[in-house]
Amino acid sequence: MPSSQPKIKLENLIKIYGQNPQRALKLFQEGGNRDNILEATGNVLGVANVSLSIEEGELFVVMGLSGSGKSTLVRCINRLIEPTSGQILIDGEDVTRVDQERLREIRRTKVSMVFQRFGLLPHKTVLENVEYGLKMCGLPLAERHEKAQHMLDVVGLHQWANYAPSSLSGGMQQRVGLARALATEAPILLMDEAFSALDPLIRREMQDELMRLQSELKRTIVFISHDIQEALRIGDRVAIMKDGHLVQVGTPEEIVTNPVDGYIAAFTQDVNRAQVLKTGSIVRQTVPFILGKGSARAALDQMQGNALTRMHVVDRHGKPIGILNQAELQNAVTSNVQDVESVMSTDFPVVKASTSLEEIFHLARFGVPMAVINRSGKFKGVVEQSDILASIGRLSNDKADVPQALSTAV
Ligand SMILES: Nc1ncnc2c1ncn2[C@@H]1O[C@H](COP(=O)(O)OP(=O)(O)OP(=O)(O)O)[C@@H](O)[C@H]1O
Repeated sequence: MPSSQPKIKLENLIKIYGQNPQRALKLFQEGGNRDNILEATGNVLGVANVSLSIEEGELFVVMGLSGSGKSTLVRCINRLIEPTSGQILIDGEDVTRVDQERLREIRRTKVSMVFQRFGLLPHKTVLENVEYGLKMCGLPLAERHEKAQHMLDVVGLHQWANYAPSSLSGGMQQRVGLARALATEAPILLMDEAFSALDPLIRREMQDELMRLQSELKRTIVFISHDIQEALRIGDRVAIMKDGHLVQVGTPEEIVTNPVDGYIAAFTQDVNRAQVLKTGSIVRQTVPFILGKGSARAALDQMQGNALTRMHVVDRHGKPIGILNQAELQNAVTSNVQDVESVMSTDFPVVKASTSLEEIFHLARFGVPMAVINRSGKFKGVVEQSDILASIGRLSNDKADVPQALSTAV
């Protein structure tokens, strides 16, 4: 049953490394930063008062440069690293307060960790490696076998089940590691730079694989990455860290279109906006004409009333089925045509709100407004070529970037 409480909630999480964390903590509470705390105490501020919530089923990416505190933050979730202060709630249970036995149980049944190289056991077969996590969970052999086989099927490696990991390429080994992680029932997966050792092509493949599996299996995944492109590509939401602090948390679109400061803006300036932005974010809401709710005259009145030159027509369920052109409609009405269906064209592109702008770009060449639909296929509004071009231009409020002669047109 879906619950309204977050799957993971961090409250005022602080981690200080070193001999005298309490003194360092006091300095931090008095306004100290990483540099002066290190200078005064020799302690390192790993995570600086981070609060955030991760929802069930989210693929949540923690992103930042080396040393920003990503690994520390994520390892605090299963207490591989003990936090200095703050709360960590998993399904509402504060894991900072549980005893060692309960902690082991949580690690076995709730939170599974995937490391960078996946750590396959070289003397076991591919199948045994995938089974390994299930053995740890105490599953009987036959069941383990079946689950592991299924996961190998899912990642397309079932024919390699009885080989040693060393007979597989690096990318295939990573897929085995992913299968092993996903085969366990653990509802939460912590993935630390899981794909960073891969070459770009395989890396992209693995990202796709992870997103595909996630949409099927609906785990809660916390994924560490130092690569902004990767973070924005795969994350439902992304948290960006700097010097132990959380600078911004948001959807990829929020981060790209609304960076909270210059640091985030600089981070995202080379990002391919067309890939990150979704059609739904630039849709222009317009009122469509509902077929059967009036004559061609009524359609023309609606169009003129809304100052539209084109208007989509939807069926009774709100599904777009046609598009009207004002000049043609005017001619039809003048010639006494009543039937809207005979005037509308059915030749127009339909795109989902969740599709990236990159994927709809080619449709702009038809020169007809695209009908944007929501998940249930209902008309949400329109997107035109000019909307796409305007939105993928660099974020810039600075008119100085624009040559003088063009500035009036911008
Ligand atoms: N065991 C430790 N003892 C002392 N300082 C540590 C320890 N582990 C991490 N740190 C420091 O804490 C800070 C955050 O480190 P952390 O490993 O969490 O960053 P990160 O963003 O994951 O970096 P990377 O991408 O390089 O793994 C760094 O300044 C690091 O030097």
